[in-house]
Amino acid sequence: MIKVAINGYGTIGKRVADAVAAQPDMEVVGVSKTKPSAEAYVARQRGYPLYIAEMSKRQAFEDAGLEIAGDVTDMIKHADVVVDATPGGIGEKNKKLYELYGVKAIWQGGEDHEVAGFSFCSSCNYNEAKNRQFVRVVSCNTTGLCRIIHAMDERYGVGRVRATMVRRGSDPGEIKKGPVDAIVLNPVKVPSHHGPDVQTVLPQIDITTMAMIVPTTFMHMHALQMDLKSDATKEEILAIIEAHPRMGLVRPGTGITSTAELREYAQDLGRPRADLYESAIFADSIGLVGRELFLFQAIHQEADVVVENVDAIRAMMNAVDEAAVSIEMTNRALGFTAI
Ligand SMILES: NC(=O)C1=CN([C@@H]2O[C@H](COP(=O)(O)OP(=O)(O)OC[C@H]3O[C@@H](n4cnc5c(N)ncnc54)[C@H](O)[C@@H]3O)[C@@H](O)[C@H]2O)C=CC1
Ligand SMILES: O=C(OP(=O)(O)O)[C@H](O)COP(=O)(O)O
Repeated sequence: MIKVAINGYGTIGKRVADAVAAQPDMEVVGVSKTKPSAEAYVARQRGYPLYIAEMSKRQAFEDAGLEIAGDVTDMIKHADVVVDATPGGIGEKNKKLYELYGVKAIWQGGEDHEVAGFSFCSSCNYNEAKNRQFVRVVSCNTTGLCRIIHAMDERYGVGRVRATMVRRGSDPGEIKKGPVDAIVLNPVKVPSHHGPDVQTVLPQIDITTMAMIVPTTFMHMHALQMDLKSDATKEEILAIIEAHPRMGLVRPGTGITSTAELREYAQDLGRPRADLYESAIFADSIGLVGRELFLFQAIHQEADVVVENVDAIRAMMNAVDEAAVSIEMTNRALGFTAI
């Protein structure tokens, strides 16, 4: 069994913990929190040993009736791999600790590429992650971009890519972030970080991205354009997406034209926390003008990177040789097939 610790049990960390616990070849050896919270009670209910970032907070946890197994240093001593899901910028500060104890570590998209020197997307560069000590799973939006661009590049070759990301303002449980009544250009300047970030995984792709933030909480929406290098048909592209384990089609028959209806659909499908691990590509939006491909895809920010973390663990441990096999194991353990 691969022993996995989750440093930072928040939006991403709690999902990664549950996804790891569901795998037949992995176990959760601990999760960490900075202060008592609802999530800490959930960790206890799930049976995950709870560690704390600072021992000075021990009393606060004990007062809340939360038993502590030790501090983060104690936790990583039990782990083969640490998934660092602390807020962007904090993870980098933990690197020294991982180096000191010689433990493997995975960072999230809120950190810069340089923290690990290698950025990961399961269906693009699984083999290159093998045996690495440090890997960074790219952000939710970048993961969504990499999946579709790589699939099109493998089949047709991809020239120029242009994409606009309409991003959710905050996660559903976050009360401190906005906007409440604005469309925020984030950033105003072109490109947004997503294009250069895609190039950390797919360096050959000529991509420029723009991004804004809107007052919603569930999912980002991408308007994507790419030049294919050979002729394609809509039917072929639909078939490629349908066969992909991490991309799904929003079919016209569902009548779904929005993120709100997608959330309802995910809930009705019985997905835990309404999580859509796959990119949701609107079948009707797929259009070709000559060799120029257009589409809309919705990306569930809290979920798509979760399954990528699980595959990254297997690659770094060299536990499963082929990406397709790890992806299938991850998906099966979570009981999901793409919509
Ligand atoms: N929320 C999202 O939509 C996505 C987030 N990411 C990335 O994932 C990372 C984590 O983001 P979220 O889960 O949203 O953050 P979050 O704020 O929901 O969770 C972070 C957790 O880390 C804990 N924490 C803070 N400082 C810590 C420390 N020094 N030691 C241990 N734990 C500490 C916090 O208590 C919290 O439980 C960031 O890099 C972010 O950019 C990536 C894709 C999507
Ligand atoms: O990684 C994300 O988005 P991003 O790909 O736009 O950076 C997540 O949605 C987290 O974004 P946040 O930094 O707005 O919380």
